[in-house]
Parts: sequence; structure tokens; C-alpha cells
Amino acid sequence: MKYFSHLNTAVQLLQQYNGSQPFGSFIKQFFSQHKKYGSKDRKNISQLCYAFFRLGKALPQLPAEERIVTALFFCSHEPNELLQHLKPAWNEKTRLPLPEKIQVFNDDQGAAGQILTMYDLFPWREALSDDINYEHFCVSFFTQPDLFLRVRAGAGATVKGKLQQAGIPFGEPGASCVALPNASKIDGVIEIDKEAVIQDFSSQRIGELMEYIRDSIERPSTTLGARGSAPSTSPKALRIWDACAASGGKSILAHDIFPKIDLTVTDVRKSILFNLEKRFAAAGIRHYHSYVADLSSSMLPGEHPLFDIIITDVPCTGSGTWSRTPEQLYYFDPQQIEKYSNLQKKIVSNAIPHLKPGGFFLYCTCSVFRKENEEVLQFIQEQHSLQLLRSTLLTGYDQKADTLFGAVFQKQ
Ligand SMILES: C[S@@+](CC[C@H](N)C(=O)[O-])C[C@H]1O[C@@H](n2cnc3c(N)ncnc32)[C@H](O)[C@@H]1O
Repeated sequence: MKYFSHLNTAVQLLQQYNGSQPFGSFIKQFFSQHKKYGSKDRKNISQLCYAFFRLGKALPQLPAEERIVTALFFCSHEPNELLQHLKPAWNEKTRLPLPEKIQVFNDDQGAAGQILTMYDLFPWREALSDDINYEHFCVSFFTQPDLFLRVRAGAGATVKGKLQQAGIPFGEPGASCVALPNASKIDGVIEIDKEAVIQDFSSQRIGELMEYIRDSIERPSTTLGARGSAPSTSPKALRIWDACAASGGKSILAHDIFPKIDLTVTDVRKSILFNLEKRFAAAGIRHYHSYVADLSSSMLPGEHPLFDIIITDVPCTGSGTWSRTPEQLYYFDPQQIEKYSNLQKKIVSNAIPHLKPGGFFLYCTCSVFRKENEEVLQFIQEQHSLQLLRSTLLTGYDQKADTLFGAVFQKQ
């Protein structure tokens, strides 16, 4: 009976939650106020709640209990105790691919039920960026992504040795990337930010665009336009500005890729720059300039020499990360797409005037929407006459990772 009691608690929690804070914080607060739940109870209740969100916009009319059990079926990749108790008839069908599971659900509903299609989960297919595989993207909502580490230079053997010693299984999807099961506890095992940075696999791959810029600077003939002059390869440090730095994920990456940099970081949130300060200290980055700046309304305040490289990892819908935070999919208002696209255009417009002629502009989002990706690229080319050198969609949905979009421009 405890499984049905877990289901009831999940329903109550979902009724109280309104999407205004991350569900992870909400449920943590709930459990800290209700100590009677043991670790197994907490695990089951949170699994049921997250499953509910993973159904996205589908089946809004279904009673919450049924919606949760349906979602649990879609999220289960092998038979399990929880589903065995809540819906035994579906438990032996958990290994079926999603389209067949949807068929099982539709058959079960009979003539009275509403027919479910993949389109109901994520009804904005037409708004997606080119090259997104819609079916694979939708299927990925039912799997929790991995936790990824970017191992810093020289720390590979140490990090892997420590993980092995702690009995934490890991894979290696990339040269300096380690993938761990999402619930892995690495605090106290790895020296975070010093030995390895917690950073999604696709986010790490933005480093490939940075390497491309670095190589273009070292071999200028490959990218130089007729009038521009690439930043010199002299030992002088490259002036790099991370304009939407948050707690510094891309800045630390840039620090690790460019041999000598004079780094400026800005963000509209003072609190996040405080987090950056702590991470930079752990990462051994001591010399940098940090400012609070709202680039939606003005350029960088004060006098600043022009930059060799500007990184704008802009605020966005975060739709490429929704398998990590499925509550955002559930509560998503599609009007946000236009709102973010406009904000992104303002931010890039206030950043680009700070770029040197010949300098490089790196634009990135963790969005899957065309308006935040290709449309902003077009805006940058048309309104700011930057030359697009390279753009890439880093699809993470087949690798238990996020999906990011990135592009490199050069100013003539
Ligand atoms: C996607 S996050 C950046 C993540 C970061 N680059 C990293 O790799 O960890 C976008 C950041 O843009 C900041 N932001 C939002 N609006 C802004 C604005 N008007 N001006 C400057 N930064 C802004 C947000 O506070 C947020 O920290």
C-alpha cells in the first residue's frame, strides 16, 4: 500500500507547486519539513512528481494519478517495483520504444479516452531549429540526463582514480569529458572547479568553437576578411569579455583554451557574480575584471578598450535543458520565445560595438528554438554586418546531455 501512499503524496505536492521555483528546491524544502519520509519514500515520491512533468503538455485533462502512472510507464526503461504495484499490466512492456508505449496507452484508454500523440508532449515542432530530430528530442524527455565533468588540464588520472576509488561508475564521451549517473555524489571526492568543472557535455563542446577562434588567431589567413585584422598572435594577452557570465562556466572554459587572456566578466545579477568569484578562486583564476551590467538597456558602462573576443551565452528559454528540469516544459508559455529573442537581439546589439575590427564574436544559447538561434544569427549579420564563420547545433538528446547552439562571427 505504501506505493499508493507515495502516489497520493506526489499528487498533493503537485497541487501545491506552481512552477515559480525549481521543483528540486521545492521538494527538498517539503522533505526537510516532513521528516517522516525515509530515503526510499523520498526517491519514489520525487520520481513520480518528475515523471508527471516529463509528459510536458500532453494529457492535461487526465486525473493527476493516472497522468503520473502513464508518465512513469513512459519513463521506465525496464520493469520496476513502483510500476509493478501501480500498473502491473504495463510493467512488462517498459522496454518498448516510446511510440509503442503510446499505442499501449491509447489501446488501454479505449474509445472513451483521448488519443495521445508525440506532438502533444511538445506542441511547437514548427518552431524548432533546423536539424533537431523531433522524435529523438521528445523521447529524451523521459530520460534523466547524466552529470558531466570537464576534466581540467593535467587532472585526468587523478579525477578518474578518485572516481574509481569512490566506486562511482563513469563513461568518457569525450577527450576531457566524464559522464556520471545523475545522482552521483562527487562533493568531497573531486576538487570541483580545481580538478574538474561540472559542465554539461554540449556546453563543454562550445569549447570547440573557442578552439576554432584560437586556431584562427594563430593562423589568421584562414578567416581574415579583406578589411579586418585578426588579433595579433604576440604574447600580449587576448582581451576577452564574457558578457553573460553567470557563475563562469564559459569563462573557465575560455581560460583553459586560450593560452593568455585578459578576462572581463559581466552579468545583470550581482549574486551570480559572487558565485563566479568563489568558483574562480577554486579554479585558480585570480586576475580578471568583473562588473554588473544590464546589456538589454545599455553598453558596458565606463571606458574599456575594444575586445578581441566577446562571448554572449545569452539568457534563453533553456529549452535544450528541459530533460533536466522538466517542470519548465510543463509550465512553458510559448510567448516566452519571442520575448527571449528580442532580449537576445538587444544584448548582442549592446555588446558588438565593444568588439575590435577583426575580433571574434561567439554567440550561444541552450535553446532549441529557431527564433533564439538562426533568427538571431541573421539579425547579427544584417544589423551588425558581422561575418558568420561557423554555426553548430550541439544536439545532446541522444547522449543524455543538453542541446546547445553556438556560432562564431568575425567583425570586418
Ligand atoms: C545562459 S546564462 C549564462 C551561463 C554561463 N555563461 C555559463 O556558462 O555558466 C545567461 C546569463 O545571462 C544573464 N543575463 C540575463 N539578462 C541579462 C542582461 N540584460 N544583461 C546581462 N546579462 C544578462 C543571466 O543573469 C544569466 O546569468
